[in-house]
Amino acid sequence: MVIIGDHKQIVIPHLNRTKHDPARLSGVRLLHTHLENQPINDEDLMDLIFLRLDSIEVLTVSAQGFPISYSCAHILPTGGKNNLYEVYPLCPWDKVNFNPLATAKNLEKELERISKSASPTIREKHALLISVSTESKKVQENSLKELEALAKTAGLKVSGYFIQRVQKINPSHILGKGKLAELEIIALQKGASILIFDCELSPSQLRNLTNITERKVIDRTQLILDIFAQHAKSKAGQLQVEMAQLKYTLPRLIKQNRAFSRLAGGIGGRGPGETKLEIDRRKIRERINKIKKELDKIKRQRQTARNLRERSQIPIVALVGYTNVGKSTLLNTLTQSKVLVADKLFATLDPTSKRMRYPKNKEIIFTDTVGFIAHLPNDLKQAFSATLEELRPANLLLHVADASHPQLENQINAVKEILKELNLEDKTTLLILNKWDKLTADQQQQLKNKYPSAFPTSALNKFGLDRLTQEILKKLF
Ligand SMILES: Nc1nc2c(ncn2[C@@H]2O[C@H](COP(=O)(O)OP(=O)(O)OP(=O)(O)O)[C@@H](O)[C@H]2O)c(=O)[nH]1
Ligand SMILES: [Mg+2]
Repeated sequence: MVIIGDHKQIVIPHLNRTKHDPARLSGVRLLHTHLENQPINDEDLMDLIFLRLDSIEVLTVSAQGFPISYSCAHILPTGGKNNLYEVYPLCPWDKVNFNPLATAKNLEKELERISKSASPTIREKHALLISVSTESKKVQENSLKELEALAKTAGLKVSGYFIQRVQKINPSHILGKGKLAELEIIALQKGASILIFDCELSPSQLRNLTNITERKVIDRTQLILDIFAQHAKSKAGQLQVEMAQLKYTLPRLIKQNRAFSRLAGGIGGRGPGETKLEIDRRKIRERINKIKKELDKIKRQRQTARNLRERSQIPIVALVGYTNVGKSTLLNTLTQSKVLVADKLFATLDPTSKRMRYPKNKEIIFTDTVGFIAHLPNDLKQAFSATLEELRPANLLLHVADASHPQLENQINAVKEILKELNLEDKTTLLILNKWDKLTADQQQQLKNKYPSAFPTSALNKFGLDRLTQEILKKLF
């Protein structure tokens, strides 16, 4: 293909690639002219990397249009941080000794060796997790661990990490160009087709990043929305998720829909569906309004159900807590029922209530609900306000925590924070240290000292449940 530009720029059209494999070069060589006797510059190198070119080549020409000298560059598949590419110096054009085809072939072989066995279709699900933050490395690492659990829950495979501590987040691209180039090479080496940023990307950041890289760019919020979309079972749950997704995507719709069509495939685009994603903003707004009305209706119905329950005077105990701590398992053991339990984040989205009869004709309603997570996306918080309304009439909250989780304290604090936001912090609350069976005797002792009033339990082997039940009955009757 020949592209003609002017002295200032050439516009490279969207190349219809034959090779879409994230771990391979594009199969395209770009040979272009420099009007002055300038070697390969930074802009050329950025094109080399972000277009995954086999090589970028420069021919400098005289004022009369005759060739003078030649230079070229290619990426270094195994290069480290400061060694992303090999650049050959200018040399007279008739003395060139560079074999682009053979070089590309060797680079491909090297890439094949690094990314090993995974097939391109499997690589479509490979993600690189990226943390760019002013926080310490330790904090970033812990947050990435949670992001990894989220990614796995969403059905992705994590092929690598990229942690960058910065003084200030780059407002337009999150990272500077040089760092983005480094990131792109790592993604190439790891064969990652998805870049997941451990933060919320602003609409313009998302747009800018999507314009630079061919890889799919998503953020933590989108990932969580995606999981919610996968797990939503009830009509209300599905509507709530769709609403949050539409609200999130609305400002992120862009003119050419280029980034958008990319977002629409698979992860990050589940729920509203590709066809719906292509309808314009007006239609999305209409849809949001329609959902709002339906949700209001559901809210009223739930209110009626709640009123009935309240009138029945049966006390309500609500299980709250971080996601995956064992709330549903505990509900099941306490009430001998079979609510879905899974080693996944956000397995439960819909509130479930179970009635339990105790001796002396005492009855309790237990309510299980959606798990919490630190930095819960705002749109999701709003969307799930109806679900969280279920917590309001509760007479007692069981704050369930995973005692075996390395982030126990942070998770407890995150839950307290959210309860405060929901104005529920004044409710009588029992702290439950669940998964007690996973701890050593030493660890158990330490936690007993740290949380003297907490209730150690194991929802799996029923340890501590009698004592907990006694306490619940004492608090309620
Ligand atoms: N070892 C051990 N595992 C437990 C215990 N309680 C729950 N689990 C496991 O923890 C995982 C999560 O349990 P769930 O009951 O689904 O947790 P949840 O809090 O309802 O999670 P979400 O609904 O996703 O927020 C499952 O694999 C359970 O088998 C426990 O006391 N000990
Ligand atoms: Mg659950």
